[in-house]
Amino acid sequence: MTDKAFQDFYPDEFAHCYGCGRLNEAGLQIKSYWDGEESVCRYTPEPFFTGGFPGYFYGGLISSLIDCHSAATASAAKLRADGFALGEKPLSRFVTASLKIDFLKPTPMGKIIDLRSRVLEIKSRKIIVSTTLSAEDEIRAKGEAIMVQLPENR
Ligand SMILES: CCCCCCCC(=O)SCCNC(=O)CCNC(=O)[C@H](O)C(C)(C)COP(=O)(O)OP(=O)(O)OC[C@H]1O[C@@H](n2cnc3c(N)ncnc32)[C@H](O)[C@@H]1OP(=O)(O)O
Repeated sequence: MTDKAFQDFYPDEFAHCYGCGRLNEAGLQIKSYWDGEESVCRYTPEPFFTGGFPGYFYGGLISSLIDCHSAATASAAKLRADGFALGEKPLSRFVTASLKIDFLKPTPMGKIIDLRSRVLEIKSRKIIVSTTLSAEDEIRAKGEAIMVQLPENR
């Protein structure tokens, strides 16, 4: 067991992503964890991440949160599928090949954002991840991401 997040196990060379890189000081530095078969991430938007009308969260950043949490989930799911626990070996890096977002309801600012992901499919280098983004116990957006594992030489 570890209380470290998936992103804490990215090798340094893959730890600079704006959304999830622990080495990007100006980035969001989101943190993702297992909760049984699901992965979870909690994030509270900074007040300046306002969307098209006051008091609501910017959709582009909603997409970023779903994207980066999905990428981390794919990496952790691959490790788990290969029979390893977090920390037993470095995580492989997955990048986004495709990302579809449905914005279901406006997302309020100043509230904790809950992201929950499930792996729908693992096929060789490709992992499909489904994610919900909730605030105040209501699902505000859903995403489906196709994540592809980078070859070792990239
Ligand atoms: C280096 C660290 C970067 C950190 C990034 C952090 C997370 C991000 O924000 S990623 C940024 C945005 N994403 C990118 O820049 C990725 C750019 N794209 C690429 O590099 C390539 O297209 C890449 C790696 C995704 C796929 O290329 P390649 O390795 O040639 O994959 P390929 O062998 O063709 O396909 C593998 C599987 O993925 C599927 N796939 C690939 N692209 C897509 C797509 N756009 N839509 C649906 N499926 C796709 C293929 O159909 C194939 O599936 P299957 O095995 O079932 O036939």
